[in-house]
Amino acid sequence: MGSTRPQRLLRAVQKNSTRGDPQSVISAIDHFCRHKEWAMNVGDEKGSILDGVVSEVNPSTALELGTYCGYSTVRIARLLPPGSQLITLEFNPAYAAVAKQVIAWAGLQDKVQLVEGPSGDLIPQMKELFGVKSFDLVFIDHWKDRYLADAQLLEECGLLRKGSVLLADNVICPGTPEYLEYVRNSPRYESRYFKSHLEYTQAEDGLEKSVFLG
Ligand SMILES: O=c1[nH]cnc2c(O)c(F)c(-c3ccc(F)cc3)cc12
Ligand SMILES: [Mg+2]
Repeated sequence: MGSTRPQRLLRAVQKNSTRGDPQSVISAIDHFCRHKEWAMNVGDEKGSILDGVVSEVNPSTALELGTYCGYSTVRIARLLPPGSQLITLEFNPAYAAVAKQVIAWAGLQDKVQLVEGPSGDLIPQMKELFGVKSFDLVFIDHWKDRYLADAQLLEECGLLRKGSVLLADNVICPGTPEYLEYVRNSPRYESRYFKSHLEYTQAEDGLEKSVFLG
């Protein structure tokens, strides 16, 4: 049985970064994806925009939809204040298994709850599973066809409060037209586009930051 790309990414992390040093884990993944094998991490350019939003929001409770190998999980968790929590949902068990090890290697396992399963089923359980009142920040980076449904589900479950921030990856490539149309035209959101590039390429992509107005 040959290795998978996530497994090769994990091996590159263990070989080329320092255990307990999140920045070295981020650099090792970016190097692997730029010079060895492209992978669908948010990447360094959009990652810097993500860092800025995380620092600005300074969330006590954050949610990530789509963990993949844990790259953005590490980017977010490394910036969280003590006592705060990041919950990350991943549908694919093979991705979740690798992400768990990447997050542990970075030394951030105490700040992160990784939950395997479909976001549509898990979001309604957030209050009972983790005692979440509402999310200060949600990073949406899973499957483009779930962005709109999951944003509306978060609203319906009372998991957003006045000022909650949604930050969505890939709004241009692969693209999430329905989601964009919703957050840009709904009176319940103040939305702004951060133009950037598809990770590790020169293609256009960007992040959409949408503040829930309550
Ligand atoms: O499915 C995805 N989930 C989350 N993030 C993604 C991403 O950042 C991508 F670039 C891409 C992507 C994949 C292939 C391409 F040719 C372009 C973008 C996909 C995802
Ligand atoms: Mg993405």
